[in-house]
Amino acid sequence: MKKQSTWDIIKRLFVIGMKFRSWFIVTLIISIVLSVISTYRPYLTMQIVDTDIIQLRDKKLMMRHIYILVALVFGETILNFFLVYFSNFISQNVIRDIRERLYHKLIYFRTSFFDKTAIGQLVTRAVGDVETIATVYTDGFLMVFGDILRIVFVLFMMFQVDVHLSYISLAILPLMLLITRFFQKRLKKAFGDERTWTSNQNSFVQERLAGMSLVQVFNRQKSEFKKFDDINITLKEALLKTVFIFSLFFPVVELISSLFIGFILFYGGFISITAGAVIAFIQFISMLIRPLRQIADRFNNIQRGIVGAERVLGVMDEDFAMPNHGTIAKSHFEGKIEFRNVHFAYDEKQEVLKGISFKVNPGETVAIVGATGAGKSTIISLITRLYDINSGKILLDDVELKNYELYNLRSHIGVVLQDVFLFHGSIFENLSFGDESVTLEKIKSVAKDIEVDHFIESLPGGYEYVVRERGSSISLGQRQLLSFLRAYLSDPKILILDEATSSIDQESEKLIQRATEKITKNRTSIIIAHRLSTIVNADKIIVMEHGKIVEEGKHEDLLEKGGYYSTLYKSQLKVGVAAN
Ligand SMILES: Nc1ncnc2c1ncn2[C@@H]1O[C@H](COP(=O)(O)OP(=O)(O)OP(=O)(O)O)[C@@H](O)[C@H]1O
Repeated sequence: MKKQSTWDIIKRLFVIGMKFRSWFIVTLIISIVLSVISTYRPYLTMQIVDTDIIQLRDKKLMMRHIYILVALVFGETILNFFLVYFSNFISQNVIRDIRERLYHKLIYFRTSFFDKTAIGQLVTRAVGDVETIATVYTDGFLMVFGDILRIVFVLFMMFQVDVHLSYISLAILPLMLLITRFFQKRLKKAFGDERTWTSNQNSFVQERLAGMSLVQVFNRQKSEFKKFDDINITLKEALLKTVFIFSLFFPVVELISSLFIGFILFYGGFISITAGAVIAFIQFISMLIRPLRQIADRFNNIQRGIVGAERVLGVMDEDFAMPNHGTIAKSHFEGKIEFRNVHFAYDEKQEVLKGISFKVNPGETVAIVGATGAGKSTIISLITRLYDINSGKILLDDVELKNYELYNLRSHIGVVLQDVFLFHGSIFENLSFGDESVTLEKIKSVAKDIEVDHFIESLPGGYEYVVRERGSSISLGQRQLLSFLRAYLSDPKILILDEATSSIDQESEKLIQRATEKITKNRTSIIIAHRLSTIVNADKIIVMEHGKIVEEGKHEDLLEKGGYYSTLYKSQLKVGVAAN
């Protein structure tokens, strides 16, 4: 991630905020009017005391001025409401915009990014960090501008009242700036640590909650709790560090302001000024100190927002999207697939596919078998271009994959992944998966086609049955059947089935087998098979070992050959017989 300076981040946030410039201008005008009103008030008070009461003893004039004063106070209250509301309105709109951009960016990131990044960390970025950016707008630009404006106006009015005292008051400005700067630097680091550990904790909790059954079955509650507690303690320490700096900052500022007011009053006593001027000056001093302290306080909040923004903008700056330079977009594919000496590695350390070559003719069903970790699922990820190959060629209808427009290419490929993922939502929502052209009627008829209608209708609510997160409320076999249906619905020209490794009950197994036969008909199909019984009829079987193809042929031929496949088949047969 490229390091950005605080100033760069502020500039970028300002540019993003400019999308709502008309609201900015309205809020700015309110802020200016407020500054004028609030600084005029002490001046008017001085006039009431010195002129109306002491000098002229004019009650009528005094009452008129008091009415104006009351009107000003009410006006200030109303304007303050709008100032806070509008600046929050802007900030909420801006962060909605940032959230949208971030999520949009993320959903186009390539799979390898998610391999390397902890999901909890991304959740912290997308939710927590974005939230803190809001403070840059609520406490930020407009408020700081308002505060500065108020300081300028207060100083101006002070000089109208008493030049001597005004000069003395000026000394508070550099002092406050120095203190703010001192704390600001320390706070930036503390906020950074705080966010890092929050994100670590989110990742940890997210992962453990997802894998809770594993933790419980292995009785690892104690050790997992210990790990959690370690992170928790570090997070607490990071948080306390920020609290410490804050707790020190406020009393120091308070102390300086009180000493200053005391000094100003003491000094004021030695030079002759009117009673009204003293009253006005006391108000001016607190009016000067409040925005100064608020600026310091706001800077702290802005600092937090900037740390959040640095992380969010960092992710947004990454260009992790899969390159999509292909221009060929087809409405129909023949479905011929060819791998030519394909080499691929997820990372530099280990080559997973070591020169794979094979062909699948249109309409054929090809099965890939082999030991676990041989590289079978990787082949699927390459056909769907979740990853790009290191060398060699993958051709679809004799054209290299990368020459096709990526999303057009994927729209012709249906995939049933090994680890079936269902989202929290109804069965209907999971099956249509955002495709508005998929109606309930269509789903029902397709489900009937591959004989999964009975199982869905037997669920409480049928197609409206709500699947819990990750599909945990329905069985593995049922999840696979739904996944079959999901792939079949899009009527893809190429179908890829990655069989789940875990065994399922015989009833589901039969259903899956029948469904497989139906959905592979008339389309190019690649089946990554773990149960060899499902692929005896395949047009071709590719046998893989350690990232290489070691055998290739029909079931009978491979059995006759008596090589790796026949050993694998016979051993599975034995297990099957034993199980029965
Ligand atoms: N996202 C990934 N990042 C890094 N390495 C990976 C990733 N996915 C798989 N691998 C590695 O690549 C190799 C091949 O994995 P692959 O999933 O293709 O095997 P497989 O033959 O499908 O295995 P199985 O039958 O268990 O599903 C394995 O060594 C695995 O550890």
